Amino acid sequence: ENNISRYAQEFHEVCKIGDGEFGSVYKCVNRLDGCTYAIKRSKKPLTGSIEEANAIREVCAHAVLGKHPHVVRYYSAWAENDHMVIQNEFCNGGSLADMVAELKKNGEHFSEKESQDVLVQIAKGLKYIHSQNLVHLDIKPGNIFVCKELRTSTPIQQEEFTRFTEERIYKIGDLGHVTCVEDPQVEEGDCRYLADEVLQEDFSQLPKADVFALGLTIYEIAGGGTPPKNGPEWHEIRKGELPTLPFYSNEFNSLLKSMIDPNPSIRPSAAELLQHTLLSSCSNK
Ligand SMILES: Cn1cc(CCO)c2c3c(c(-c4ccccc4Cl)cc21)C(=O)NC3=O
Repeated sequence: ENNISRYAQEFHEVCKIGDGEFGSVYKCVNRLDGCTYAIKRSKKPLTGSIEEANAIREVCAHAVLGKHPHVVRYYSAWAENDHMVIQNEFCNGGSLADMVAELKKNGEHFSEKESQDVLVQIAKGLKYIHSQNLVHLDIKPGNIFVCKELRTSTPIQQEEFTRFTEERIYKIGDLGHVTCVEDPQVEEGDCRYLADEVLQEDFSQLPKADVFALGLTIYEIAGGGTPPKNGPEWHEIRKGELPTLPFYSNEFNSLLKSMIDPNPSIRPSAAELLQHTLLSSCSNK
């Protein structure tokens, strides 16, 4: 194959925004359309390897999932000079994990209202993914990206200046573990958010494993702390034991408990979450 890099030709690399065993993510500006993108470059996986299967799954999932306000948008993917490249929508507000870390520094966490807003937005994204007979399987704060937009609020009376409100839109990203509900090729996601039935290789209700992971994700941003990776606390949670969040309402606490119920059938589906009275006020925005 030719050695000209499409990446170098078509994009101006602004800075690195992520690093991991998966590869590196850069904030880039497309030289032609002037728009900013998040581009992940990773070593081309060995033909026939699990990594290759994941890379193909990721791109196919993005292609199938097309455009949804709560799923990170995909633009293109290509192979070059022994690298895999995927060009996605750039979310300018970091990840939920970054926001939690920032708040934790000042001993703060998301308010109940903010947590409800995240829950509704991500439940909408999950409802869409599940409606396409797909499951994400790696829902966690680090895979939920934030788009911050400044909205001009219509001034009531003609003030001498326009008021701005910052609106946050949350989007599900990193589709590297996505698989179809029918013949699932399950690549387990982060074990801190992993439902026990998936660990036991029961793949009969995978959409409910996404709901489980979303429950622990909201618990974490609400101040519940990072879920354990293993040990007795990990098993406590899988028995449905979740310490009550002191600053949150009883309804919200019991909603989170239902999302992590040991029995996947008891957990609400993404669609049922959006019907929940507690959330209905902000879910039909
Ligand atoms: C580490 N990291 C930081 C960001 C920016 C947040 O302000 C980011 C993004 C993505 C991704 C990403 C995840 C998985 C696969 C491909 C990409 Cl581009 C990773 C990202 C992505 O798809 N869109 C992003 O904004």
